[in-house]
Amino acid sequence: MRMRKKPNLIPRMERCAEYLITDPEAWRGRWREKLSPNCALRLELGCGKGRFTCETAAAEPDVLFVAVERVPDAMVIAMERAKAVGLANVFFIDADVACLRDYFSPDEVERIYINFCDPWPTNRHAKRRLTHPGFLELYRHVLRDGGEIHFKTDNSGLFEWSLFQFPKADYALSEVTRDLHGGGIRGVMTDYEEKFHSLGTPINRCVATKLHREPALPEENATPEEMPLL
Ligand SMILES: C[S@@+](CC[C@H](N)C(=O)[O-])C[C@H]1O[C@@H](n2cnc3c(N)ncnc32)[C@H](O)[C@@H]1O
Repeated sequence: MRMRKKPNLIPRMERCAEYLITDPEAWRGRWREKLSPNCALRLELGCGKGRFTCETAAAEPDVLFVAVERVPDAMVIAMERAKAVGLANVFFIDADVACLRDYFSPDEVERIYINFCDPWPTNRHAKRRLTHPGFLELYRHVLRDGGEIHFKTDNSGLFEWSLFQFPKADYALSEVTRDLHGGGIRGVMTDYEEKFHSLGTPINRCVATKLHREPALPEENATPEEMPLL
């Protein structure tokens, strides 16, 4: 369910309109025109208020970042942060992650960040978890082979469940830790991460790398209609 929009949302959005992509379908397959032809393209899914997005983009000006967030009241804060420091390599899409294939073409993306996504603890809502098998298949369409998902969460139940899902969807796990900051702060923190870390909650992190899948071979007795196009 969408939050009710704050009354001053529209003028705030307009003041940083250069960061908002209102026609993401039009950029499908040509995002790099926004920065440089051979730049890496990374997505952040559910960027919230954008501390991680903006600090990461500032640290890597040659990388193009596109952040997707379905709550505009949070996303406008991220856009304001980008404008405040004049970032030229980050853009925002106000949309549901489920639409990703409409906005990015196959193999277009090098890396996806999923930071502190909602855990949706009941089985009834499991499909909404951004690491649900349905979403992991969706990401496979836009990630190139060898592309990575960088996943962080405070929720150990969600983390253990996700560690089980990634290999089933043909991703290889690496850099698995259940206490990312145990030896001191590592990497750029998100807004949620800072809050949980300050409360003493350990942060879980892993990297899931998309493995190549051979196209399925036709079954021996398959009729021509059942045979996949190779
Ligand atoms: C718990 S917050 C974390 C925000 C930020 N990543 C952080 O770590 O500070 C999760 C964010 O993901 C967004 N979100 C959840 N599911 C989404 C979806 N399907 N499409 C787009 N955004 C989504 C929510 O609106 C929310 O802003």
